[in-house]
Amino acid sequence: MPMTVLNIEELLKKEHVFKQLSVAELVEHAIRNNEGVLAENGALSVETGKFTGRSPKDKFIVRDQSCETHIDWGHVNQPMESDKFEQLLQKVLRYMNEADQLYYTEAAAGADTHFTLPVRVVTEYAWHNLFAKQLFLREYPTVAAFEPFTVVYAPHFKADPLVDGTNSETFIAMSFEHRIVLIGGTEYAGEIKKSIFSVMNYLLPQQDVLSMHCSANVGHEGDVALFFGLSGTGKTTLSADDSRQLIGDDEHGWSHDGVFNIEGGCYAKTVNLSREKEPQIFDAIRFGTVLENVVLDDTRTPDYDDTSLTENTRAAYPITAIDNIAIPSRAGHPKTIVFLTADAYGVLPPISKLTKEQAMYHFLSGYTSKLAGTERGVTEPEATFSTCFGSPFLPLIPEKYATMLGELIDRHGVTVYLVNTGWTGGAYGTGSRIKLAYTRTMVNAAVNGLLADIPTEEHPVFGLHMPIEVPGVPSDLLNPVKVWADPAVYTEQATALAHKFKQNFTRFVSATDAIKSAGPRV
Ligand SMILES: Nc1ncnc2c1ncn2[C@@H]1O[C@H](COP(=O)(O)OP(=O)(O)O)[C@@H](O)[C@H]1O
Ligand SMILES: C=C(OP(=O)(O)O)C(=O)O
Ligand SMILES: [Mn+2]
Repeated sequence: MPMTVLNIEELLKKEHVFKQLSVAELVEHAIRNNEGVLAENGALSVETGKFTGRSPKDKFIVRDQSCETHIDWGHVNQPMESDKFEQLLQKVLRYMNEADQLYYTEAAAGADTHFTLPVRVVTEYAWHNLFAKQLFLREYPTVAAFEPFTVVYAPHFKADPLVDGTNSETFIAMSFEHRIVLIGGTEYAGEIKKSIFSVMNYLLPQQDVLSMHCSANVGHEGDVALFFGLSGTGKTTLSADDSRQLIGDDEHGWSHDGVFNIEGGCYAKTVNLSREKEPQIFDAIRFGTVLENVVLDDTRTPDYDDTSLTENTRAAYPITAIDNIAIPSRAGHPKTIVFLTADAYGVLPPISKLTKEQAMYHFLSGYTSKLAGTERGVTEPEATFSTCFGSPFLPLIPEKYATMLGELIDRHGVTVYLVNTGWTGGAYGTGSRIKLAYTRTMVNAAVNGLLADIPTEEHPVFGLHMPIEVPGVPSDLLNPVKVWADPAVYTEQATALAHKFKQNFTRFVSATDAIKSAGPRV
């Protein structure tokens, strides 16, 4: 006899589903279920086990008629066939039907009501529900631009790759036809927010809204700044600034009316966090915050320097935990855009101004670097190129987002800077990371228009325009060759990196000649 087919609506009617619990109730449940403990600062502290970061190789988009011809299929957007998805969904729903308890929350993504996606989240863990409550917008729209999406999260359910068409026991599978994101085999909560971001990166461009992996803030005069960058480059850190209202730390839309946050909360890295260097983030960590993989000492005080569980320790809190924020999370058109890169080769200048073509070149390139390892003495970093500074989250071809950004930059006369928040004076291992205080000073100078009239010198290899002075920053720091002990070694390193840029850019065959020649000259 065939097993009865379950659907989400039936599952939600079951008695073991706790619906729409408050933050306090979810914290209580998480503790009662032994999912985590309270830290001294009031945050809920949890560990995520094997996965302490996203698992891009386990991410799939269901290939159905509605999306088949639109998606940029490949390593990032791996197809899953509809029948496999439906089979996996059944298994997960049956598994969840048997669980002791489930949690359900209604939320939303997209702070501009013209472009809001209703989001429903069903989880096995109370703390995953708390995470969703903190990261998404709280108000569930009754009338909305898009049909609701439901995230179904079963961390302990394991897929069978041979039967389910997955790569491993872990999966993040999204279906535009069923409007479902199915997550299993991992406990890392970041998958919840980044999968809905991927969904928005598919939906928003259809409404002529650019979706962007960037943070955003706004100054006293309504001057909006966007900070694009890959993980670890400083989006969250640099957008939290007492002198400017925070709009959001990671995901935004840019419509004909201006920019808006996609989320309602922030997801900050807490490695080496201190009140002295990052006061806004430090103080946002309190009751209601979820701390992921942060080690607590005997008094349950977080030890942010302890990376024994992972380097990727995190805090998830609602944006309202930050003092100076824009309410609602919206503002006008950007005046300044900053591309953040953490260059571990010590090559790129700490700040440079980009021409329109250079902006397009660097947006398509999406360069940053990964450190070879976390052990001491490892000196070989690895160049990473992630197009549009967010390749893992983009269902459409990169040129779609790049073209939209180029048009918006033109239309609104936006000034674009490239900021290296990484190394200087040598590569990782010999040089040192550019001091956060200097980066903040340079970024503030840029967004406040103070660099507009300062003369620049041109970088001999990258052709970038480096300001010769920035008030409050030692001038020698501004031109990297001056910080390196041996200029010849610097030039060698710069040339080697330039070749990596060139090599990577060969994939953008359709870019105009002007954009192609805005890259490094080697
Ligand atoms: N010069 C710098 N600029 C920005 N961040 C820096 C700098 N030096 C060190 N950092 C650290 O790098 C990390 C940047 O991470 P984060 O802001 O969370 O990046 P993202 O949000 O882009 O993933 C933080 O831990 C921050 O303290
Ligand atoms: C949550 C993430 O974002 P970021 O590191 O950019 O803050 C992530 O990439 O998993
Ligand atoms: Mn971030």
